[in-house]
Amino acid sequence: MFGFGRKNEFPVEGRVIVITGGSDGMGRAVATNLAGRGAHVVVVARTVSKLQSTVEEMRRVALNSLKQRFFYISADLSDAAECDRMIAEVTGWNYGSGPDVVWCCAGFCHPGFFTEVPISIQRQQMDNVYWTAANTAHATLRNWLAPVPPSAQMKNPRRHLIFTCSTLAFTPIAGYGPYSPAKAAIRSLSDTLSQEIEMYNGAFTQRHRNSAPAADVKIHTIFPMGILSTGFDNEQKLKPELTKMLEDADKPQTPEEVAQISISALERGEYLITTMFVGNIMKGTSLGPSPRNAPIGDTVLSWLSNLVFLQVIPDLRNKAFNWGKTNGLPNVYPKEEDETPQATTPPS
Ligand SMILES: NC(=O)C1=CN([C@@H]2O[C@H](COP(=O)(O)OP(=O)(O)OC[C@H]3O[C@@H](n4cnc5c(N)ncnc54)[C@H](OP(=O)(O)O)[C@@H]3O)[C@@H](O)[C@H]2O)C=CC1
Ligand SMILES: CCCCCCCCCCCCCCCC(=O)[C@@H](N)CO
Repeated sequence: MFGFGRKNEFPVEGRVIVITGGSDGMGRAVATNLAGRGAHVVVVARTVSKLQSTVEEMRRVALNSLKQRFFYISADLSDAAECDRMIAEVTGWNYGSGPDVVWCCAGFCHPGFFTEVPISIQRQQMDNVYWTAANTAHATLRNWLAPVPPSAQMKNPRRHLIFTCSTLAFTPIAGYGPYSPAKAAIRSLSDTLSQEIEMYNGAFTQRHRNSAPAADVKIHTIFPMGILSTGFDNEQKLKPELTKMLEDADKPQTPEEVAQISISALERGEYLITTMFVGNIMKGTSLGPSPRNAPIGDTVLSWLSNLVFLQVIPDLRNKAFNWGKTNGLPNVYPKEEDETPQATTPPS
């Protein structure tokens, strides 16, 4: 699974794992996969009925149903206070210790051309995509990095904070303006934290001092392509035809596939994780200053990807230009929510 003779960098059996957005799509598939590997799982989202059905499913597939514990918390994670409450509740449920792994999957996409989507919806995208992740990270890291006495400083297993991004953080596609910037912001936060966390990990190596965190922490970010989920069905209804054409190279994966591939990559200890070949090429052209999974492999990947993208970048722009040339302007939607819808031809 993680290569012959190599250590599993992501052991989950008997560990306490929180999954935000764990009631549907990829998050639910991650939750049931980890339940099948013996983890204690807490799923967090807003709608109670979907959370309850996920807990039932986890009980059904659990590796050791007598020992494993499952829990759900209903919370709107775009609210920072709700994230603090969520981490406090998990800590209470886990007999006073914080969780071992927190995996942020919450979020959904509202596609559309930038000028046609009301600004209020674009702010909601930032709230539900970026802030659900940043608030969760903030609450989690404040719990994990608080100094504890030497008796509470664990020798090993590391803790893991995992973000779920999108390959759209690597490559622009017209029609994702309300969404991609929020995912790009998650990538930037992940890169910043992956550096900042080293200070705390350094302090942890001095763990017999009075002030050290309870354990080492590792950051990871997953970059899926399309995922066949409830969220995907909703976004397809809003998606411009041009966008569907530009992302034609994407062959959406099932939530279960994405969960399995992501977990295998975590077991290999990867940092920026893609789930298929085209996603890997998109990552390669955009590696920038992010930490590499493998110095030589990633460098060769970035050289090849940069060559491929010499053709891909103008190709995407040409397709957009030709779309306009053939079809003219898209449907004109009201520019502000409080304006009455405008007809394309105003009455005389
Ligand atoms: N589907 C796709 O094609 C792709 C998706 N992604 C990303 O992967 C992740 C999973 O997507 P997908 O599988 O489509 O998920 P779904 O849309 O199927 O499910 C989203 C989950 O997030 C929860 N959620 C949404 N908003 C909030 C909120 N404010 N607070 C708490 N929970 C919330 C939902 O529950 P509830 O509504 O009850 O709160 C649900 O559990 C997302 O971050 C998405 O952006 C990345 C690439 C492609
Ligand atoms: C050989 C290399 C060629 C590269 C060509 C570039 C093709 C672009 C494909 C865009 C795919 C977008 C997937 C993410 C979707 C997403 O995040 C939303 N569905 C959100 O839910």
